[in-house]
Amino acid sequence: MVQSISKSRSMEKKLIQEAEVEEQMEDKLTKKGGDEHVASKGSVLQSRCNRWKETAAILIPNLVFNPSNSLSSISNFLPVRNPNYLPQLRRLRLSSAYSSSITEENGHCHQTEGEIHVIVGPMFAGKTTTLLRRIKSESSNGRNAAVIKSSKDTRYGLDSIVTHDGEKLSCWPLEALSSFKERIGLEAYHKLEVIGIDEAQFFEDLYDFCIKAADHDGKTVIVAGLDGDYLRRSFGVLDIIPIADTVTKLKARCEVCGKPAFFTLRKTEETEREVVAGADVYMPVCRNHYLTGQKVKQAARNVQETHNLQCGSFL
Ligand SMILES: Nc1ncnc2c1ncn2[C@@H]1O[C@H](COP(=O)(O)OP(=O)(O)O)[C@@H](O)[C@H]1O
Ligand SMILES: Cc1cn([C@H]2C[C@H](O)[C@@H](COP(=O)(O)O)O2)c(=O)[nH]c1=O
Repeated sequence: MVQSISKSRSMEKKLIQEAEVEEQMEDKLTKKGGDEHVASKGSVLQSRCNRWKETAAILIPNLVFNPSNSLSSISNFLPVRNPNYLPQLRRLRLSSAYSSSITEENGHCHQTEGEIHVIVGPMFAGKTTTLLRRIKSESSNGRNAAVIKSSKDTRYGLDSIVTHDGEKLSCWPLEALSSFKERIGLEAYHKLEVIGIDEAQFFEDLYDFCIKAADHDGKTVIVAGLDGDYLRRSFGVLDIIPIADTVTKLKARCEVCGKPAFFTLRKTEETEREVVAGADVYMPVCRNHYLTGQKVKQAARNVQETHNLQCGSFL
């Protein structure tokens, strides 16, 4: 065991030395320019890629490699268990000059690794406020950002997200996330670094969109939405938790007692899952007042039914 670790270490060292020599060669080639540069750089990368794969297979026994064997698939390594090998894996990923998550600007390569951040909570918990602030802060840090919201939410006009306090930011109102690329245009999409999604519970293709945007296109995706509906059943956003980097559950203030509120009570009798509305129909409540609220609603229903029955028997 000890022997095999020290063998791995010395191979690892050799591999890094080789990579450094190749990086110097590549720098020289880059200075040449033209077709000669592209062809030579391609063959240097191909041979390096092959050697990475051979050596990695010995060094990291748990590593699984996509057999398609192309230069672009080097980033398809699955995670390894031994954390000592993580720096090595990082180098492997960085060496993939053709991976979709690497962009080249002014001659410099940038690794843009995708991220997914999820903000959930009941209504009035500050989800839109948090999303809006994160997007504004990303923009002021020079990152290219856009916000999408569900076109089902027509409460405050279509082309902006608006918090319950009236704070605003313009956005793309969409029926389905799959139409975003086409709506914004391919060039603009490629330039985007951060994508915010509000009212995410209304998008059926949320999972597919997020996984593609983060894993394949290297975007930072910030998603805000309800985790539960008025009956406290999962409301779609929970599907993306397994693919998220972070999950933040916010709380509101219970409108009955002022304690932290994690649930949304529907005050009206509508039973459809989706009813777009604000404080006229919904209120944030604590567990105790959610249960009381449901009981009060049930009692009111019983009274109504008895009343209807009595009225019916008089006719
Ligand atoms: N019961 C409540 N608890 C907490 N905030 C409330 C409540 N009623 C109204 N608000 C207001 O709503 C704001 C949050 O709005 P918003 O970010 O749009 O929430 P969300 O997107 O989660 O519905 C709070 O800053 C607060 O001023
Ligand atoms: C609980 C619940 C809510 N909705 C709707 C009501 C609003 O239009 C949005 C939530 O907006 P917010 O930004 O979180 O305030 O969702 C619904 O359709 N069904 C429900 O059960």
